Amino acid sequence: MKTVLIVDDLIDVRLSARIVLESHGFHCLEAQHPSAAMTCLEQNQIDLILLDMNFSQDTTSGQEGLAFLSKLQSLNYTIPVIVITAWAKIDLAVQAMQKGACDFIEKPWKNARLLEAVQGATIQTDLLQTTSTQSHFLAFSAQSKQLLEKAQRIAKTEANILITGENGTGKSMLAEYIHNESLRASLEMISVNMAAIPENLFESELFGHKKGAFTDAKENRTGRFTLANDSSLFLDEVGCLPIALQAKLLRVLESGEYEEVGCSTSKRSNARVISATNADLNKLIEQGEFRRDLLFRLNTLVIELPPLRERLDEIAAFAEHFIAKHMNRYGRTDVSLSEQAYKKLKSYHWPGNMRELSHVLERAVIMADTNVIQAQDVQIQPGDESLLPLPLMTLEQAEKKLILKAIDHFDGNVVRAGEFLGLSKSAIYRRVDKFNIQVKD
Ligand SMILES: Nc1ncnc2c1ncn2[C@@H]1O[C@H](COP(=O)(O)OP(=O)(O)OP(=O)(O)O)[C@@H](O)[C@H]1O
Repeated sequence: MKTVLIVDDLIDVRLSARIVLESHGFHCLEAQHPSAAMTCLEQNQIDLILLDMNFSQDTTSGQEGLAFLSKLQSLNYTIPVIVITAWAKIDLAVQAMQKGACDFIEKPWKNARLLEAVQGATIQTDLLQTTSTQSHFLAFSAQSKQLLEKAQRIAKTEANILITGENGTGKSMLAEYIHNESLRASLEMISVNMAAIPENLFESELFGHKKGAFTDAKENRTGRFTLANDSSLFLDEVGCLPIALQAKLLRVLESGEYEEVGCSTSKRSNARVISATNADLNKLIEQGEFRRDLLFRLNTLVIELPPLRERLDEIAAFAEHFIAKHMNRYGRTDVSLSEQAYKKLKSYHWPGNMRELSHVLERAVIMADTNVIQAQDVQIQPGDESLLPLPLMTLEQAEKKLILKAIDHFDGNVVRAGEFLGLSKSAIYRRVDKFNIQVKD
């Protein structure tokens, strides 16, 4: 059943909308003002918002409604909003649509028009959701296909999963894939990005709070563990969880038990945790910033997403995928990649991984003068390896690695490796001896 949030300051308006919608199978919640609507959104799963544009403070300009739409956008809410107002003016309708409203109805409305708008908007979001889940995690190489099969297999278990990988390698997308392949797929996965939560709000974000628990707790708040009960909880950037709170996370993972802030009775959550990190958690453990016992709870199963520079065999297929996606978005057709542009993509080290590839190709699709993307449309600096992540090592260790790599590259020919490195025959052999490098006769 779809839930509609009706936001209007007049009780009789809310009531009449409610009667029509509930008699056609919708569940309705009401809010008298945008701030109450915000709280309601935080605590409930809302499928559609019916929004009055004018409230008691300012009855004609529609500014309060517009401000609410802006707030929804800034908080990345994608819930469809239908705007209602007695002062329907075309410019206000346009402004509301620009701020993300999907439809507009006049007050007093005809019930048939209200129903048509609400049903239309919910069907539209269902369609969008289906297409977006279909366009999920792609795998082209044998190695990536194997990884995806592994993800599919472990999705069916109840084990906690840790996904590791650099920024932009597709960790969030894989988490969503795992949830959709799991036995919990009929419920929505709840996500929380640990890097985006201010330190003093972590506990309330994860476990919820009671009204009055602290100065800003003006209303009750439902935590993510409650929302994710019987579903999956995606903890993105889990390495950012402050050490002081790690014990509480550990407890809920071990026993399912937790308390809301300001409440002494324990609650239980049966959430399955999928977490992701781009940090080296073992290093954080050594530095005393992450609990080892928590890592053991999170990493029952681990999936490592390799950086794009180690999957260059897939770049052509991913480039095609992203070009098609952006072509669609910008209304272009038949855009392809020139040989030189493709070479440029292949010779780059992609520190931002898939996200960067997608952005670079989005820009190229927009910028290309013809239907063929040329090398100059691909705005990257190939050869700039200065950002390439290198493990910390001594000069001597680096020297040994470079010599090994060169010898391997020249199929064991030590002299040619030496020439390449700018070393004389005797100098390279001295180092081969020093580092005890085994060479073929
Ligand atoms: N296997 C894939 N198939 C299709 N698209 C992908 C794939 N992997 C990544 N992408 C694309 O790359 C973008 C970045 O992916 P995602 O946000 O999942 O990465 P992430 O590792 O979670 O990043 P961060 O560490 O910054 O949170 C996505 O918007 C998606 O378009």
